[in-house]
This record gives sequence, C-alpha cells and structure tokens, in this order.
Amino acid sequence: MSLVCVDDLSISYGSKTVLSHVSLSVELGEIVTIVGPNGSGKTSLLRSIIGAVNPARGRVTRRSDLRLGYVPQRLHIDPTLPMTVARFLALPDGVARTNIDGALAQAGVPNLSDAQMSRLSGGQFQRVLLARALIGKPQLLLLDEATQGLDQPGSAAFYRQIETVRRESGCAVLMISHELHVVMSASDRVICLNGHVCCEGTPEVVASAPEYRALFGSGTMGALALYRHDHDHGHDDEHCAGHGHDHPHDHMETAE
Ligand SMILES: Nc1ncnc2c1ncn2[C@@H]1O[C@H](COP(=O)(O)OP(=O)(O)OP(=O)(O)O)[C@@H](O)[C@H]1O
Repeated sequence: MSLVCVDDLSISYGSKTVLSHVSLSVELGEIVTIVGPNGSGKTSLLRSIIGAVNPARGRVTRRSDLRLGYVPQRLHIDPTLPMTVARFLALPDGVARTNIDGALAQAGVPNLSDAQMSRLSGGQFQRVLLARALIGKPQLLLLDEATQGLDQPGSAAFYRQIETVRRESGCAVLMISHELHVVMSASDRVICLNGHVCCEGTPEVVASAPEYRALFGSGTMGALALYRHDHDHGHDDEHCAGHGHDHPHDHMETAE
C-alpha cells in the first residue's frame, strides 16, 4: 500500500483555488520531488499531506500508523536565546541523548550536539532541522524547500545527505525544491506543479517536457541540458566544494 495517496485534491483559500485535481502517491523508499514556480501550491500540497490544510475537494490518505518527519522551509530562533543543539533537539518532550546523537550522525553532523544554535552556519542549521525530523524514525520524510538560503554546493551536499538517509533508513522522501538541476540525481520521480500537475516522470523526462520548459524556460534551468556520465576524478578545478567523486551522477550544462 502507498505511504500517502492524494486523490483528486483541490485546495482553496476563500474564493481562491490554488490547487485543482491533483493526484499522486508516494511509495515505500522512493524520493519524489515537487517542482513549480512561486505560488504554484507546493507548500499547500505538503501541508495537506500532514493534515494542516483541509481539501476543498478530493482526499489525502495516509497509511495508518505512518510516521512522518517534516523539515520546514525555515525556522526562526531568537539569536539571543542560549540553546545548544542537543537541548533544541530534546524539545519539547525530552529525547534520550543516544537518539539525539544518532539523529545528528544520520544528518551528517555527528559533532554538533554541544554547539550553540545561534552559531550554526546555514548548512549546519538545516542539518539540525533534518536531525530533528529523523528523531521519530520517519517512514516518510517531507522537506519544504529545505535548502533555501544555501549556495549550490551546500544544497548539493544536503541532497546527497538525503540520499544517504534514504539508503540507510529506507524511508521515502517527498520534497519541494526550486532547484531541479541540483536534486536531479537524488530524485526517482519529479512532479511539476502549477496549480495542477503539469507533468511528471523521471528527472530527465520532466526536464525535457514542454510543460516544464514553458514554466522554467526563461530562467537558467530552461537553458540547461542534462548529461550523465561516470567519472572518478576530483573537482579541484570546479566550484564544487572540493569534493572528489567516484560514483556516477548527473551534471547539467548550458545547452547554448
Ligand atoms: N493560508 C493562506 N491563506 C490564503 N492564501 C494562501 C494561504 N497559504 C497560501 N496562500 C496562497 O496560495 C497560493 C499558493 O501558495 P503556496 O505557499 O502553496 O505555494 P508555493 O508553490 O509553495 O509558493 P512558494 O514557492 O512561493 O513557497 C499563493 O498564492 C499563496 O499566496
């Protein structure tokens, strides 16, 4: 059975309909990415999946006993408030230290537990939010523009971490991103949303779909072409955070 099934969903705020006739499902262990322009209803869709928005029409079915983890777009914490990462992760009900350490390790930041929240970099902060979502051992992880504010190498590193989490825990992932070119290699399936589902399929299929290009065609992504190759050289000559790679992955380059 699907973890989540969205069936003919429409969402309205007052007289304004922001989503119409959206149907999708998320299966065990898959990574599904939702892309779409600002205001296309991406967050509303995620919020309906967690039960925070009532549909005007259609329905959302979550598998009974489904454990959800949610990584928000951003979270404001008063910078004058002294609070360690471990304390933050223990809120609100108290979480065992071993669970906190385990979640931080899974999020790729094993040594941050005693750091002050106010001193974290943007990338570290998002990893801590990821750790917070992982504490409950979710079967479905929902990410709402979780890399907003990170630069491209930071975003790419974050998505690689998501792939590692999926591989190690087997959880499914449903994420929103503006950055199809960055999430490309991490996603099994992409859904392009603009008030309705414009197109969907593998990242390669969506990137070349006319509907996707009509939406993003005037931006950089429209000028991007995808190529895939295997290589094992380093990237010292590129702006790629100095990481070497020895695995197959996707690259984008301009088509011009
Ligand atoms: N609580 C609300 N009340 C009224 N209108 C809302 C509410 N939440 C969202 N909207 C409107 O619904 C539309 C879709 O918003 P939503 O946040 O779902 O889109 P989005 O694709 O996530 O946008 P963005 O990429 O800018 O975050 C927007 O026009 C927004 O102004």
